[in-house]
Amino acid sequence: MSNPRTLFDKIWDNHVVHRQDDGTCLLYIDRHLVHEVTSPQAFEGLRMTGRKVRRPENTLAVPDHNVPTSGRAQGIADEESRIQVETLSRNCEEFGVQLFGMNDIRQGVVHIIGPEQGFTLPGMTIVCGDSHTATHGAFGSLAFGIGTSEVEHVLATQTLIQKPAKNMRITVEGDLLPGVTAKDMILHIIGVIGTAGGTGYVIEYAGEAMRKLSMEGRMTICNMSIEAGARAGLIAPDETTFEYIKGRPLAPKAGNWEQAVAYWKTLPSDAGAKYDKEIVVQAADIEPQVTWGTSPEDVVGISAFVPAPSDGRDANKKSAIERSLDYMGLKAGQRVQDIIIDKVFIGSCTNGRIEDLREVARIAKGRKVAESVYAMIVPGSGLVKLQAEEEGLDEIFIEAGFDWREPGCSMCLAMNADRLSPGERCASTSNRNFEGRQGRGGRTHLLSPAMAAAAAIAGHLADVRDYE
Ligand SMILES: CC(C)[C@H](C(=O)O)[C@@H](O)C(=O)O
Ligand code: SF4
Repeated sequence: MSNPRTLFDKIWDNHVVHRQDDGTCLLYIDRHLVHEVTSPQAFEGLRMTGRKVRRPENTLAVPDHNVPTSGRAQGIADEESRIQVETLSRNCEEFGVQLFGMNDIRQGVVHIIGPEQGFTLPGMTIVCGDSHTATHGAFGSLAFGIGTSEVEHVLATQTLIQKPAKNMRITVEGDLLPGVTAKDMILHIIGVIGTAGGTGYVIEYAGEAMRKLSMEGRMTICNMSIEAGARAGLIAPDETTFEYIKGRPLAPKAGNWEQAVAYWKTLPSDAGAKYDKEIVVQAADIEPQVTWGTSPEDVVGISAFVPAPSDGRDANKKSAIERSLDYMGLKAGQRVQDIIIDKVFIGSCTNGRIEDLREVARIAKGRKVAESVYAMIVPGSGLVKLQAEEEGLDEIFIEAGFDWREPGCSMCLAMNADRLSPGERCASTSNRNFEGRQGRGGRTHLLSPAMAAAAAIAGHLADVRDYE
């Protein structure tokens, strides 16, 4: 009998092309996703050295960060954004890479469209020049973000040089309480292990509460692994995974399907597989979460209070809390639910999927966005938008006073026209609350889609359980 292996070990071993004595490996890459921000110099590098894209059929490109979320017929007003999006189109045409252009119904945030198309499959190695590539780990695929020079390497060779990671398992035991979602789980986990807690590790998420999540929820969890410092996140594939993939445009068909599923079933970690680190969290300890500071680990339950610098575990953290409070315009000891908001952003690769929008609609139905709040909903892709409209969710949103927009990254990072003004405060379903992330001087509170909907209605951070 060979040694019991983890899901990570199995995928890794299956993709090693060459192993150096120090353990560094050349890995075969099954899928490469490309967006407009990190690809221009990579294509330029190929052009300058006269190389081609090695496997264009395994490469898929989409503009997402710089696209406008309204008035697309008029093109892109901002020149820098327009040039990036046009450059991607030109590069894809020249190198024979499939592109879902800005006006294609399949366009959307890169990490939403991969799974949606069945491009993301279990057991694969998947890369993209983007840190939230971790999202795809929800399918039991090894997915990580890479830099632009690595994008060029993968385009040219379909391989990547990587050092092996350590294995961490985070188990969430028991059932979630009412009103608690995947977003609350991952925010809570980051609060427990910290933004450096996953450094050097690939995190495999396990336990009853994880197994019960839909694929959408699992993607939300894996998406934010990077915010815990991890190289990637993983969840073992199971019936929920197969059910989600079946019938998608690029999924294995007919005879190949049974063969693929049979292989995917061999992937989950073997009994007795060794992890370098184990963390166990009780689902019952998690209440709806919200961040108060400028790091995703600055998170508390919605019934809590804003911490004081003296709550910091060491001098560094104490001064970080002080700086955060200052930037965020908050007072130590203030009730989190008393924090008044100006804007709400619902969308991003963390929470821009159909299930997220259904959650928002469930809370928003028959209610109104507070008069003092501007609330926008940006679906993760054109197909998510279409499905939401087929389900009549758009009518609920518009009726409630939400702005219903076109798909893209939008105010997750404010590379397009959607942004906060200095001092504005936003309840956001995205994944980063760094200073200036949603616009210079803007203040971000991360939370779940249902919590964002509740905040939009209340005009301040609110407990979704009061709105169920
Ligand atoms: C622009 C891109 C390189 C960046 C990333 O790598 O994550 C962005 O998607 C983000 O979320 O900050
Ligand atoms: S939605 Fe946000 S986190 Fe996701 S890829 Fe776009 S900018 Fe990055």
